[in-house]
Amino acid sequence: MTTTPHRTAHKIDGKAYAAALRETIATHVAWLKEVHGVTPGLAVLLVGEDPASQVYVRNKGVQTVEVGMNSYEHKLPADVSAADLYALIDRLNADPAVHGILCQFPVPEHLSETEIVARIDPAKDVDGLSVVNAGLLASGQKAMVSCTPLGCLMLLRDHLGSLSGKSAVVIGRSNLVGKPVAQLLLRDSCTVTIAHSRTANLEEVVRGADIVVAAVGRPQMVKGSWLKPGATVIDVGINRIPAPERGAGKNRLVGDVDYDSAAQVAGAISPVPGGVGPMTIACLLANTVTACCRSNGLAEPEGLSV
Ligand SMILES: Nc1nc(=O)c2c([nH]1)NC[C@@H]1CN(c3ccc(C(=O)N[C@@H](CCC(=O)O)C(=O)O)cc3)C=[N+]21
Repeated sequence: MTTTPHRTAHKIDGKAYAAALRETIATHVAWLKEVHGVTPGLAVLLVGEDPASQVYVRNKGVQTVEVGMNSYEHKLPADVSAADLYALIDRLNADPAVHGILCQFPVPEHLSETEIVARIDPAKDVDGLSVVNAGLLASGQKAMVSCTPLGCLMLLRDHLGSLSGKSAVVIGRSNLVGKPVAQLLLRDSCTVTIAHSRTANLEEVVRGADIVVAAVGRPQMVKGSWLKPGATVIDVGINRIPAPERGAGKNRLVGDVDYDSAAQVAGAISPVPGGVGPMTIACLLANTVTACCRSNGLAEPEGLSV
């Protein structure tokens, strides 16, 4: 009798890690309330009625309250003027009960994401998107780090321990994910390559990597045949593709990695859903606690930042 050689990668359970992180956060929030009389507060701005954004914002609000923090949701009409939006941000910047401010993207065409981010006090920029925070991170100083990159780093460190000396390829160069992930990997002494849609010989570049972070926004683009055997793969993609097998007009969520083929080659891989997505929201809460401690001159809890 012969057995077919078969191996399957370890599944990196972001959902479970995020749940544990929220427990830690809840403990710190309780301590902040009891010992210091402060409750961390997160303001989330939603412009317009994009259905996916509405779901994310609702999840953020529920989880914020679950860990004991205050949630302030501001829903604005799709045609809100920049002036009105900035006036709200100015009020939140000045409000001592608000420690974190996030404007859900994308916003309607007539508004500028860059200008919105620039309006938010860098100390309250829990998305880590401001030039101040990007610059602090790039120069190795204490920053607010974008939630998705923070979540990726926590999962990688949890799985691999030290990242020192490993070769890492980040596919994607966005300000929200690709660039800050690359900075964090570099800070942990990885040898980092940032690849993107114009990279020549992308497959070959990926095949050299011990760590692959896929954040390109192309459904199931990275195939198992591209990977170095045993590589650790973090899939940041959130793509909705048609799923007629679930019924007419139904969708399903897939990452930027072709999970089934990748799992035959990788040593470990984060799934979509249940990987980086839940970590993103947990890290938003973590950043809000961190921002609250910094603004009150309190020691920062360990385990909430990297
Ligand atoms: N200013 C801003 N900051 C953001 O961080 C931001 C944003 N705008 N706009 C949209 C993207 C997307 N994003 C996600 C958060 C959680 C999940 C998440 O929890 N996903 C679940 C599944 C959710 C589902 O089933 O739809 C999972 O992967 O398991 C996904 C995506 C944050 N974003």
